[in-house]
Amino acid sequence: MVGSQQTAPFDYIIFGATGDLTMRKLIPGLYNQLRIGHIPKDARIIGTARSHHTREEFIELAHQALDRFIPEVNKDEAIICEFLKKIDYVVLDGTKSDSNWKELGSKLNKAPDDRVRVFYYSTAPHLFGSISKNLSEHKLITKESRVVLEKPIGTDSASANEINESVSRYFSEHQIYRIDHYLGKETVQDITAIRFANPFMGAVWSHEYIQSIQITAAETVGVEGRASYYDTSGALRDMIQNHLLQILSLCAMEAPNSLEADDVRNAKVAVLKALRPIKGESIRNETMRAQYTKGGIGDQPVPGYLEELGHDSNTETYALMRAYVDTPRWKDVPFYLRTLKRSTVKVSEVVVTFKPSANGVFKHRAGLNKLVIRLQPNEGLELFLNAKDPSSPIFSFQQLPLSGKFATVDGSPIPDSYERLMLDVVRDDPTLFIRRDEVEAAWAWVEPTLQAWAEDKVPMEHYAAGSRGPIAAKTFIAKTGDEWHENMKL
Ligand SMILES: NC(=O)C1=CN([C@@H]2O[C@H](COP(=O)(O)OP(=O)(O)OC[C@H]3O[C@@H](n4cnc5c(N)ncnc54)[C@H](OP(=O)(O)O)[C@@H]3O)[C@@H](O)[C@H]2O)C=CC1
Ligand SMILES: O=C1O[C@H](COP(=O)(O)O)[C@@H](O)[C@H](O)[C@H]1O
Repeated sequence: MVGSQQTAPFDYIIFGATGDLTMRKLIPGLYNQLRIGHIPKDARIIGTARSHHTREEFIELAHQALDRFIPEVNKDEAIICEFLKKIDYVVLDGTKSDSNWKELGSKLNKAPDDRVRVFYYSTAPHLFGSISKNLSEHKLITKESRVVLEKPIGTDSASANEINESVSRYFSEHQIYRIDHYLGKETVQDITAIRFANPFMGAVWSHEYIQSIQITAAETVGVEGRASYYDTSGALRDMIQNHLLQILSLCAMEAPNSLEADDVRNAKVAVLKALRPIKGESIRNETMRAQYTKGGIGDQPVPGYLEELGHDSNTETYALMRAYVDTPRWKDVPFYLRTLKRSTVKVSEVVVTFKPSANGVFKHRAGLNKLVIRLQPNEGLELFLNAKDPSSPIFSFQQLPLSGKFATVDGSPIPDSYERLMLDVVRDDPTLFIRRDEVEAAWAWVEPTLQAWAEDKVPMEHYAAGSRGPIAAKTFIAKTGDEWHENMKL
């Protein structure tokens, strides 16, 4: 099948090709894009890492990754075979100038100069600068080259700036693609669709009608094999600084002039810059952090975070912030940003709670209207409206959910976020990637909280693995007149 959205021919060069992300997301993502006809026949994928593998051995690793990580329904032996033929491997230490760059160069230079080259840095961010320098010294960066930077872009403003500087010495900003895989989730883009393609939604999308917005990313998993990274990061850096602030930006941005990359990114960065600073004494009131203790998920007992780590730690696995966007549209509307590991259920969602009706017609109080945009899993939306309880002769109310699923028109599975983003890079479309000023604005906003937490100025709460988070979170949200959305089953 040749899809109408097939890209131009390209070479995808993955640094960190033997790593977890490449095997779980990048290789399966590229396979699926080939399967649906978006990848042209002569595209090539060149993996690089320090580990010694022959091309055949690396292809075998990629084959195993496909076996493990693509859904059965998407497996097609002929296409798998075609995909594996596109793969090559070069043993290379990206940080060493005298490593095997010549071999990489001779493979790349077999293609014409104007062929799209994507360098995907799926390695630790402190390597980004030296890999870029080596690519430049070995004259491998062409006009049609792009570079993809994996998260985390730094651990604070200073380190983010350092990473950005070290890459931008060799690539210009329009060639740099900073990944936030949440932006690649098809359902995250539904926030834009719901807001701007439905005039009635646009009409009520402001402080005049909206009481608050809850943005939650809850996971049942713990830190898995990534404890050494996670323990130096924590939930605020890992999820709020990037993914949840991006979602907030999409919920709060003014209508962009168009869906062109810079129009959308200008609108988002304006939100990040309008976030009311949380600093000084307000950090204790406006933020909460917690760690999970032992508990259970389903019928599985789960150890506490410290037991999993095997040592003491001051790292939060739960983070909650109350944010305000100081623009006329969002006057005093709280946005609750919440994320946790070892939750009772996995769910990412946006819950918009509307203000009560002010018309005074009914004696009985009606519930608050809510719009729930469920990003994952069970992707879809629910709108809770008040309706008359038919068993009662008077106007007493029940909440009626109107719901729909975000299903694909042809019934195929919703594509994984990485695969769409990987080909957006080839298409030279940075709309769903983060611009440097966005990264910097996001760090600037979270930094005082990070510092206060590091100095223990906010107490560490606790919650049992398999629960909804710390009990104190109920009081936290009640202070601004809200309660957690119950249907979330958190
Ligand atoms: N895994 C995940 O789910 C996610 C990962 N990320 C980010 O993606 C990046 C990669 O993560 P992940 O795959 O988990 O990490 P891994 O530790 O699993 O993989 C790291 C990769 O980098 C290679 N590598 C290390 N040093 C060098 C070097 N000097 N030159 C060339 N290659 C090198 C390693 O291979 P070798 O040792 O053979 O050189 C390996 O292939 C990180 O920035 C991470 O934060 C972001 C979100 C989720
Ligand atoms: O970036 C990250 O995201 C994942 C959660 O992603 P999701 O698509 O499964 O919601 C999180 O587990 C990880 O810690 C974090 O680094």
